[in-house]
Amino acid sequence: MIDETTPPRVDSEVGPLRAVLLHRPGNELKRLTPRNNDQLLFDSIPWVDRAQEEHDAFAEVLRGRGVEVLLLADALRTALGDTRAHAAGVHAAVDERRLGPDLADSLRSHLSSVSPAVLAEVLMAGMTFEELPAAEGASLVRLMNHPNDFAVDPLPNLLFTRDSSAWIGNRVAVSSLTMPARVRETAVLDLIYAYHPWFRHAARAYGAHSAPIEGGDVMLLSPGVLAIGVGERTTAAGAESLARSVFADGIAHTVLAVPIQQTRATMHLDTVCTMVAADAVVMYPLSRDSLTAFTMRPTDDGSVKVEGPAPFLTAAAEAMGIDRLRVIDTGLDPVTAEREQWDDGNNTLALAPGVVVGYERNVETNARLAEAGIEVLAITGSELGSGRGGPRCMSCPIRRESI
Ligand SMILES: NC(=O)NCCC[C@H](N)C(=O)O
Repeated sequence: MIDETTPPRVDSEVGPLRAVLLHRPGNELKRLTPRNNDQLLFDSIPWVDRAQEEHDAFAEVLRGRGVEVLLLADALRTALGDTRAHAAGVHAAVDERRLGPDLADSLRSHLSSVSPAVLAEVLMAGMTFEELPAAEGASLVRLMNHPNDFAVDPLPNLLFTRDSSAWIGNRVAVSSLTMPARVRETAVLDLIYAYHPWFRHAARAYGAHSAPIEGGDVMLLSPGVLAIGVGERTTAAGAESLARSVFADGIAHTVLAVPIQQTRATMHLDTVCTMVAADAVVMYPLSRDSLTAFTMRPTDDGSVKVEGPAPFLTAAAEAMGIDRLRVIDTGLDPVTAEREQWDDGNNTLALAPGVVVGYERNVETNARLAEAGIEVLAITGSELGSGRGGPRCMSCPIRRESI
């Protein structure tokens, strides 16, 4: 049971984790084929049953450490129990530009009559033309599409709950996602945060989503200090908009914008760096030597002052008010480091200062963390990792204790 009486709040990356939003992979992963996996942002075709087992084990590790786990599908079904949410869910599922007016009308009227559970499944796993309700007459769109084409796209990347929303203090930022395969995730998270009873009173950061930001790029270095990766997913405009929003709400005093390489291997800041203690990160050595940061602070007249760039580690330590940020390197040698960075060795989820969850396959990185006194709770991720995301990507902290 989730304790819904304690309001959400997250001030850091490493404060003891108390509640988290996860998504147990479901039928949306069964939509992946060799023809669509690139477009749907998976590097191979996962074995779905095994991915679910791996995910269940991940959730159990968290529960075993006192973390309440809210599953996205449960939260969505609960939210869709509200008639306004149900109507908004139907609107989010039906894309008239794709279906044309006839098919869009008939799908709208069909979905309006289905249960919250069925609508939730359509929103997550999508629908093929073959699965559309039988309609009288022949729609041109139905005739001209292959039965296995998607009438409603599946959302296999819902698994990566980190990216679609992020809590900053007592506010939630629902992301504006960049890649076409993930854009509709915003509507799903919007429904959950607007209509699930736990979140109904939660204030929003960032407001109506405009310039792209993704939660994998947002890092709460310490209370009031954010780092935002700017690269393949989050744009400079997104970082500036989020900075303005958190300054205006008084939930941060410094935001670092950190340019990262625009490649798939480094799609988010948390693919090269995550925090493992209040003053320590695990970091890809190539990034350690090259990452820089622009520092943004609010001015008295309500605008934003930008300084830099400066080396990331220096700018971060200064903003956090500490002497230095300790760095634990990924891997052992450059080739191992590159392999383990690709396999999300940097993408750890902190359960408390000095306690992280990591993929077991990243043997060298985990050994280095252990040498540095960090406890690594190792999980299997052979199938989960096929979407290119690790424990941090697969979790959206909702409540952490202060450090
Ligand atoms: N924070 C993260 O790095 N998330 C991983 C997202 C993986 C997903 N397949 C994507 O390409 O968006």
